[in-house]
Amino acid sequence: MTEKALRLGTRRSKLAMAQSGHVADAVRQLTGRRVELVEITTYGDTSREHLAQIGGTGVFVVALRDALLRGEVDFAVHSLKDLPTAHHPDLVLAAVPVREDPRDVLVARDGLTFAELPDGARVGTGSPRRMAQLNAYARSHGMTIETVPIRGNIDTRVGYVTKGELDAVVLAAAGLNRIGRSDVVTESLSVDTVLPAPGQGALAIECTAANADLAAVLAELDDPFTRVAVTAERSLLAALEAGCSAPVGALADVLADGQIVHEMRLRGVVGNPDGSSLVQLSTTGPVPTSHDEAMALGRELADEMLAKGAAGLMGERAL
Ligand SMILES: NCc1[nH]cc(CCC(=O)O)c1CC(=O)O
Repeated sequence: MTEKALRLGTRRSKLAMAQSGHVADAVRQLTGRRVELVEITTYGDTSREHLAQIGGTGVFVVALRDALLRGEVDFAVHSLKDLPTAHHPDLVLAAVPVREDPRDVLVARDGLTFAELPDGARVGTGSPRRMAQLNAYARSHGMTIETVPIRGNIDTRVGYVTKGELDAVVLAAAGLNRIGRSDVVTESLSVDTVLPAPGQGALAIECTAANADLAAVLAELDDPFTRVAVTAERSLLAALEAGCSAPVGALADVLADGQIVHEMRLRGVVGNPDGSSLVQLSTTGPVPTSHDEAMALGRELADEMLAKGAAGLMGERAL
């Protein structure tokens, strides 16, 4: 008996192909079935506008979801941080596999760390979240840097440094690791300095709600701890009514004593891009044992951040 191949919808970028390739391997192992990659071009890949200008939320995701909903592919892999927080009624987040390194990293000329950058250094990032935190760090350490909005795929962004146009760029560790380019990293930025985007480093495996059999199979790839952590982070983002291009960082981790896990800590930050003002708070509580508990943890922290003026720092809402 030969079963039909499962069709995995993927963006065409090197990063997306690497992520989808890993998931395809895992699904082949799990099911013994063939998995074929179906390449789909998204608006986020073709637009030259800055992400903040094209409205952020979902630009990388919409075309993949459309292909799923039209039945052209059976499942799709996204970077979780690109996935809108709103639940889609016809789709299920079938699995969130074990998370990669969630941190942001610096890729600087001459092996420099962030603190070693000279005054006036030009640091490339198109992310208001990264700008806010890098500028805040620079201010509080008596440094002056200039953040320069850039976008493009990972090779393009690293190219700004290797071609000498910028002193440094900031990227997600996970992306570089997945495409095998972690050699260019000159510093892994402490999450105390730059809190990553909600869900950064995690993947989302999505299929249609109608395909319950496939969803049940894909669920084997889910990591329950990563799932509750990113659920809390994304709940914070949603409760702040911010999108993936908003200046919001969030990270959930566990406070453990050896093997004994005591509590989950959720940290959040929101700031204005020039870093003159940041609201940074954290909360700890029992490790959530359900989706609803994880959502509650995120909402709780969002309420505290809003009470401290977070809404005023998010600036103009994206279109
Ligand atoms: N914004 C685009 C994007 N979406 C996911 C990643 C990296 C991988 C990840 O965070 O899971 C990146 C690149 C980056 O921010 O450097």
